[in-house]
Amino acid sequence: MRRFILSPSLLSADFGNLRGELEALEAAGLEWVHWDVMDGLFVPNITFGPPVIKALRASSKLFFDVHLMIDHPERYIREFADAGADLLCVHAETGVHLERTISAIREAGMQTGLALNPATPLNVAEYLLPQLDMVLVMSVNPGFGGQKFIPFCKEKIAALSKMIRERGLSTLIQVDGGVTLDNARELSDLGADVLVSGSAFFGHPPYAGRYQDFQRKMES
Ligand SMILES: O=C(CO)[C@@H](O)[C@H](O)COP(=O)(O)O
Ligand SMILES: [Fe+2]
Repeated sequence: MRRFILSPSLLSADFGNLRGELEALEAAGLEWVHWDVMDGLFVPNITFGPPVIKALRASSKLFFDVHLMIDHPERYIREFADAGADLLCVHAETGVHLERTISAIREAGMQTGLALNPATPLNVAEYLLPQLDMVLVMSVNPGFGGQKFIPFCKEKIAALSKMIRERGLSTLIQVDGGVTLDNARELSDLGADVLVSGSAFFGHPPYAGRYQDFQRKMES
Protein backbone atom coordinates (compact mmCIF):
# COMPACT_ATOMS: atom_id res chain seq x y z
CA MET A 1 0.00 0.00 0.00
CA ARG A 2 1.31 3.49 -0.89
CA ARG A 3 1.80 6.02 1.89
CA PHE A 4 -1.62 7.61 2.35
CA ILE A 5 -2.69 10.58 4.44
CA LEU A 6 -6.27 11.81 4.62
CA SER A 7 -6.61 15.50 5.47
CA PRO A 8 -10.28 16.33 6.11
CA SER A 9 -11.20 19.85 5.01
CA LEU A 10 -12.91 21.83 7.77
CA LEU A 11 -14.68 23.87 5.09
CA SER A 12 -17.36 21.17 5.21
CA ALA A 13 -17.33 20.84 9.02
CA ASP A 14 -19.70 22.47 11.53
CA PHE A 15 -18.22 25.99 11.95
CA GLY A 16 -20.31 26.40 15.11
CA ASN A 17 -18.50 23.50 16.74
CA LEU A 18 -14.95 23.47 15.40
CA ARG A 19 -13.46 22.29 18.71
CA GLY A 20 -15.84 19.33 18.77
CA GLU A 21 -15.04 18.54 15.13
CA LEU A 22 -11.29 18.52 15.83
CA GLU A 23 -11.80 16.26 18.84
CA ALA A 24 -13.94 13.91 16.78
CA LEU A 25 -11.29 13.71 14.04
CA GLU A 26 -8.59 12.87 16.56
CA ALA A 27 -10.80 10.26 18.25
CA ALA A 28 -11.44 8.71 14.82
CA GLY A 29 -7.69 8.23 14.28
CA LEU A 30 -7.04 11.03 11.79
CA GLU A 31 -3.62 12.69 11.99
CA TRP A 32 -4.05 15.71 9.71
CA VAL A 33 -6.69 18.41 9.35
CA HIS A 34 -6.98 20.85 6.43
CA TRP A 35 -7.77 24.52 7.11
CA ASP A 36 -9.03 26.48 4.08
CA VAL A 37 -8.23 30.15 4.70
CA MET A 38 -10.08 32.40 2.21
CA ASP A 39 -10.00 36.19 1.94
CA GLY A 40 -12.85 37.11 -0.42
CA LEU A 41 -10.28 38.46 -2.92
CA PHE A 42 -8.14 35.64 -4.25
CA VAL A 43 -11.29 33.51 -4.02
CA PRO A 44 -14.88 34.73 -3.68
CA ASN A 45 -15.47 33.07 -0.32
CA ILE A 46 -14.38 34.18 3.21
CA THR A 47 -13.66 31.71 6.02
CA PHE A 48 -11.35 32.08 9.03
CA GLY A 49 -7.86 33.33 9.84
CA PRO A 50 -5.04 33.08 12.40
CA PRO A 51 -7.12 33.96 15.52
CA VAL A 52 -9.47 31.02 14.96
CA ILE A 53 -6.60 28.62 14.30
CA LYS A 54 -4.75 29.89 17.36
CA ALA A 55 -7.83 29.51 19.56
CA LEU A 56 -8.07 25.83 18.64
CA ARG A 57 -4.38 24.92 18.56
CA ALA A 58 -4.04 24.18 22.26
CA SER A 59 -6.87 21.67 22.27
CA SER A 60 -5.69 19.61 19.27
CA LYS A 61 -2.71 17.40 18.49
CA LEU A 62 -3.67 17.12 14.82
CA PHE A 63 -1.19 18.24 12.17
CA PHE A 64 -2.53 21.62 11.04
CA ASP A 65 -2.32 21.66 7.25
CA VAL A 66 -3.14 25.27 6.30
CA HIS A 67 -4.19 26.09 2.73
CA LEU A 68 -3.99 29.84 2.21
CA MET A 69 -6.25 31.21 -0.50
CA ILE A 70 -5.38 34.85 0.13
CA ASP A 71 -3.70 37.60 -1.87
CA HIS A 72 -0.18 38.55 -0.76
CA PRO A 73 0.19 35.67 1.72
CA GLU A 74 3.71 36.88 2.60
CA ARG A 75 2.03 39.51 4.83
CA TYR A 76 0.72 36.86 7.23
CA ILE A 77 3.45 34.24 7.58
CA ARG A 78 4.40 35.24 11.13
CA GLU A 79 0.73 35.29 12.24
CA PHE A 80 0.14 31.74 10.97
CA ALA A 81 3.35 30.49 12.59
CA ASP A 82 2.28 32.04 15.90
CA ALA A 83 -1.19 30.57 15.50
CA GLY A 84 0.35 27.09 15.36
CA ALA A 85 0.16 26.08 11.69
CA ASP A 86 2.37 23.04 11.03
CA LEU A 87 2.42 23.41 7.24
CA LEU A 88 1.67 26.61 5.35
CA CYS A 89 0.69 26.31 1.72
CA VAL A 90 0.54 29.40 -0.50
CA HIS A 91 -0.83 29.67 -4.02
CA ALA A 92 1.67 30.14 -6.84
CA GLU A 93 -0.78 32.57 -8.48
CA THR A 94 -0.63 34.96 -5.52
CA GLY A 95 3.00 35.99 -5.67
CA VAL A 96 5.81 37.04 -7.95
CA HIS A 97 8.47 36.47 -5.27
CA LEU A 98 7.62 32.88 -4.47
CA GLU A 99 11.13 31.83 -3.47
CA ARG A 100 11.22 34.57 -0.85
CA THR A 101 7.80 33.58 0.49
CA ILE A 102 8.67 29.87 0.68
CA SER A 103 11.98 30.66 2.42
CA ALA A 104 10.13 32.87 4.92
CA ILE A 105 7.70 30.04 5.73
CA ARG A 106 10.65 27.72 6.44
CA GLU A 107 12.42 30.38 8.53
CA ALA A 108 9.24 30.83 10.55
CA GLY A 109 9.50 27.15 11.50
CA MET A 110 6.70 25.69 9.38
CA GLN A 111 6.69 23.07 6.65
CA THR A 112 6.36 24.56 3.16
CA GLY A 113 3.64 24.04 0.58
CA LEU A 114 2.94 25.47 -2.87
CA ALA A 115 -0.58 25.21 -4.32
CA LEU A 116 -1.34 25.30 -8.04
CA ASN A 117 -4.73 26.10 -9.52
CA PRO A 118 -5.97 23.58 -12.09
CA ALA A 119 -4.83 25.68 -15.08
CA THR A 120 -1.44 26.65 -13.60
CA PRO A 121 1.42 24.71 -15.22
CA LEU A 122 3.69 22.50 -13.14
CA ASN A 123 6.86 24.27 -14.24
CA VAL A 124 6.03 27.09 -11.78
CA ALA A 125 6.99 24.63 -9.02
CA GLU A 126 10.01 23.07 -10.74
CA TYR A 127 12.92 25.12 -9.33
CA LEU A 128 11.31 25.37 -5.90
CA LEU A 129 10.77 21.61 -5.49
CA PRO A 130 13.87 21.03 -3.29
CA GLN A 131 12.53 23.67 -0.86
CA LEU A 132 9.00 22.28 -0.76
CA ASP A 133 7.62 19.72 1.66
CA MET A 134 4.42 19.53 -0.35
CA VAL A 135 2.87 20.59 -3.65
CA LEU A 136 -0.90 20.97 -3.57
CA VAL A 137 -2.56 20.15 -6.89
CA MET A 138 -5.95 21.86 -6.93
CA SER A 139 -8.40 19.64 -8.76
CA VAL A 140 -11.24 22.19 -8.65
CA ASN A 141 -11.10 25.98 -8.92
CA PRO A 142 -10.56 27.10 -5.32
CA GLY A 143 -13.22 28.81 -3.25
CA PHE A 144 -15.88 26.25 -2.45
CA GLY A 145 -16.36 22.68 -1.31
CA GLY A 146 -18.52 20.13 -3.09
CA GLN A 147 -17.32 20.76 -6.65
CA LYS A 148 -16.57 18.13 -9.28
CA PHE A 149 -13.02 16.86 -9.88
CA ILE A 150 -11.53 18.34 -13.09
CA PRO A 151 -10.35 15.29 -15.10
CA PHE A 152 -7.16 16.78 -16.65
CA CYS A 153 -5.71 17.10 -13.14
CA LYS A 154 -5.00 13.35 -13.16
CA GLU A 155 -2.40 13.87 -15.88
CA LYS A 156 -0.91 16.69 -13.83
CA ILE A 157 -0.57 14.52 -10.70
CA ALA A 158 1.21 11.82 -12.69
CA ALA A 159 3.57 14.36 -14.30
CA LEU A 160 4.38 15.92 -10.93
CA SER A 161 5.03 12.52 -9.41
CA LYS A 162 7.49 11.76 -12.23
CA MET A 163 9.19 15.15 -11.77
CA ILE A 164 9.67 14.51 -8.03
CA ARG A 165 10.95 10.95 -8.53
CA GLU A 166 13.39 11.96 -11.28
CA ARG A 167 14.94 14.49 -8.92
CA GLY A 168 15.16 11.97 -6.07
CA LEU A 169 13.04 14.20 -3.82
CA SER A 170 10.46 13.26 -1.20
CA THR A 171 8.09 16.20 -1.73
CA LEU A 172 4.53 15.16 -0.91
CA ILE A 173 1.76 15.57 -3.46
CA GLN A 174 -1.55 16.74 -2.05
CA VAL A 175 -4.72 16.62 -4.13
CA ASP A 176 -7.57 18.92 -3.13
CA GLY A 177 -11.05 19.23 -4.61
CA GLY A 178 -13.63 16.68 -5.66
CA VAL A 179 -11.88 13.77 -3.91
CA THR A 180 -14.32 10.95 -3.20
CA LEU A 181 -14.26 7.29 -2.25
CA ASP A 182 -14.63 6.52 -5.97
CA ASN A 183 -11.47 8.31 -7.15
CA ALA A 184 -9.24 8.12 -4.03
CA ARG A 185 -7.45 4.91 -5.01
CA GLU A 186 -6.79 6.07 -8.57
CA LEU A 187 -5.39 9.40 -7.31
CA SER A 188 -3.11 7.55 -4.91
CA ASP A 189 -1.92 5.25 -7.69
CA LEU A 190 -1.15 8.31 -9.84
CA GLY A 191 1.11 9.65 -7.08
CA ALA A 192 -1.01 11.52 -4.52
CA ASP A 193 0.31 11.14 -0.95
CA VAL A 194 -2.21 13.39 0.82
CA LEU A 195 -5.87 13.48 -0.14
CA VAL A 196 -8.02 16.37 1.08
CA SER A 197 -11.67 15.54 1.50
CA GLY A 198 -14.39 17.95 2.57
CA SER A 199 -17.91 17.08 1.47
CA ALA A 200 -17.15 13.40 0.88
CA PHE A 201 -15.86 13.12 4.45
CA PHE A 202 -17.89 15.38 6.75
CA GLY A 203 -21.18 14.51 5.08
CA HIS A 204 -20.76 10.89 6.17
CA PRO A 205 -20.41 10.36 9.92
CA PRO A 206 -19.25 8.56 11.97
CA TYR A 207 -15.76 9.78 11.09
CA ALA A 208 -13.97 6.58 12.17
CA GLY A 209 -16.10 4.61 9.74
CA ARG A 210 -15.56 7.07 6.93
CA TYR A 211 -11.80 7.08 7.52
CA GLN A 212 -11.82 3.28 7.37
CA ASP A 213 -13.78 3.43 4.10
CA PHE A 214 -10.95 5.53 2.60
CA GLN A 215 -8.28 3.24 4.07
CA ARG A 216 -9.98 0.13 2.65
CA LYS A 217 -9.99 1.71 -0.81
CA MET A 218 -6.20 2.03 -0.54
CA GLU A 219 -5.80 -1.62 0.43
CA SER A 220 -8.14 -3.09 -2.20
O1 LIG B 1 -9.51 24.29 -0.94
C1 LIG B 1 -10.63 23.83 -1.12
C2 LIG B 1 -11.65 24.58 -1.89
O2 LIG B 1 -11.12 25.78 -2.31
C3 LIG B 1 -10.89 22.48 -0.60
O3 LIG B 1 -10.07 22.12 0.47
C4 LIG B 1 -12.33 22.05 -0.41
O4 LIG B 1 -12.78 22.27 0.89
C5 LIG B 1 -12.47 20.59 -0.72
O5 LIG B 1 -13.81 20.25 -0.64
P1 LIG B 1 -14.40 19.00 -1.39
O6 LIG B 1 -14.21 19.21 -2.88
O7 LIG B 1 -13.64 17.79 -0.89
O8 LIG B 1 -15.84 18.99 -0.98
FE1 LIG C 1 -8.14 23.31 0.44
